Amino acid sequence: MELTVEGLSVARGGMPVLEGLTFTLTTGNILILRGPNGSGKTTLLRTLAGLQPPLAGRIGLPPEAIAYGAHADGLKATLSVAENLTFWARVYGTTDIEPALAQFNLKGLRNRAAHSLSAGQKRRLGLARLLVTGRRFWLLDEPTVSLDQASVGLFADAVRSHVAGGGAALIATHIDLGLAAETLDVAPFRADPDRPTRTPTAFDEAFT
Ligand SMILES: Nc1ncnc2c1ncn2[C@@H]1O[C@H](COP(=O)(O)OP(=O)(O)OP(=O)(O)O)[C@@H](O)[C@H]1O
Repeated sequence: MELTVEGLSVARGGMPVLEGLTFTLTTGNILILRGPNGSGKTTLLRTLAGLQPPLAGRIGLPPEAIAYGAHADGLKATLSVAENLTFWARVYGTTDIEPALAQFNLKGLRNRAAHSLSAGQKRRLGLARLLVTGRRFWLLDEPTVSLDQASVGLFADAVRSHVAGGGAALIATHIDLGLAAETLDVAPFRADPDRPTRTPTAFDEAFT
């Protein structure tokens, strides 16, 4: 299975952000997205995840194959750590949350309400959700924000083992994760900001 992107153009708030992107990500591989602040990495990931339509081009992978890890952790505040994972496991039709708890060192926190976790613990729980999705393609936006060095290591290990098991990962990050990966710098694909699009792409922001 592969994610193929051909001639993709994406917009945010009615303004074109990136144009003419073409790349392929095959299972068993990691692609790191680089680019300065505001260059369009989040906009690209949102588009690939099916949260907004592209301006132009083709995305060759159904959104159902994708697990999207956004900036926000997306936790249910009043549910415990284990209940959060069980909730998402049911949504995605999987059952076993133990590997996800173990991978992100959450076993000792399993009965704690999500709202009572520290920022880094919340982020670990947000990332643990990836493991219960059962989805092959992980699209991750700055996944290591708030993580200490040990937790960054746990995350990198999770990505390595996901990819070794036939998954793939596309990760926007400003730090070196120590992963064997290709890099895609989006900077050369920046669109002309003076050429507004007429496609209404801002309407769906309230729902994502
Ligand atoms: N909600 C929004 N409405 C309108 N424009 C937005 C919105 N969010 C981001 N933008 C603009 O879209 C452009 C691309 O932003 P995007 O978040 O995709 O960049 P990024 O590469 O992910 O940045 P960062 O490294 O800071 O996370 C920027 O010019 C930004 O100001």
